[in-house]
Amino acid sequence: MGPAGTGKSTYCATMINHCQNIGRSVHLMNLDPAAEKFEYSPSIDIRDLITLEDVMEELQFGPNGGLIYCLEFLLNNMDWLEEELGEYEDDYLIIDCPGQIELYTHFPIMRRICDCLQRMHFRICGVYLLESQFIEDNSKFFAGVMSAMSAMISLEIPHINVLSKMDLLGKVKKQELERYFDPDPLLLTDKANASMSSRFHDLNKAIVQLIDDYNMVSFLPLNITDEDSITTIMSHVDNALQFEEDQEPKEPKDTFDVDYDE
Ligand SMILES: Nc1nc2c(ncn2[C@@H]2O[C@H](COP(=O)(O)OP(=O)(O)OP(=O)(O)O)[C@@H](O)[C@H]2O)c(=O)[nH]1
Ligand SMILES: [Mg+2]
Repeated sequence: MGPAGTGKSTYCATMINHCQNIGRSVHLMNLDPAAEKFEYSPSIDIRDLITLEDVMEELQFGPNGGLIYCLEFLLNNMDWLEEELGEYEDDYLIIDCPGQIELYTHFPIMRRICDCLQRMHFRICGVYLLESQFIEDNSKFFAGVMSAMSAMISLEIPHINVLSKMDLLGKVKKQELERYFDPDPLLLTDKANASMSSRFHDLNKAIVQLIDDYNMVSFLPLNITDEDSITTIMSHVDNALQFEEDQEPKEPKDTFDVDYDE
């Protein structure tokens, strides 16, 4: 999850590529009816049910209303999703979601999809991406964290925040950003207060307190060109899903059949 253009589809492709390199079976599920192309083709794809292009053309919706229409259409046809998911009930799925915050806060769309997955006994971990470049500015950081928090609260699933596009930052910026990985709430309040009128100081303090109470201040950096960064994020997700614990020990495969009658 995450705002438009934040790198959600790139995250999915990066993780799938990583899984393929380490021999883990993985499938992509696409929930974005406006998606145009994918590096890996999705095993489950909302566009097989409905596409934004058709809705805009046939019902004269704009792009945002059209997206909501598509996802409401999915909600009214959840048996389609359940049937598609049935084939993958023991698998690791990476779900590419649309970015519009309305889908998490104003309408219970993503919540209902999570409920459906949980009913089918899938374990879910939310991964929320924020672009590292936008976090130079404290007010953008607050806005980003608040949107991540509203997604977390509305979905009620284990949640991880990721700072995307770390490869685009220079060395100095990277060091500067490090303090955002696990920042001191007091420092954040002071920084925000320094750049805003005193009218907002109490509000800044309350927001930082709220963010801190929900344990939302920590971020994992994602540099898609750095294998260690990818592995770290994957192991946090595995931990949230208790993935390793759930793996059945694998039987060694027989290399030939023995015919006992002979
Ligand atoms: N250098 C670099 N570019 C990235 C990274 N992640 C995404 N991009 C670029 O940013 C643009 C948007 O990336 P997407 O992965 O399509 O973002 P998205 O969140 O799926 O976008 P929407 O589905 O449109 O909301 C593309 O041009 C990507 O190539 C990254 O980690 N590093
Ligand atoms: Mg995308």
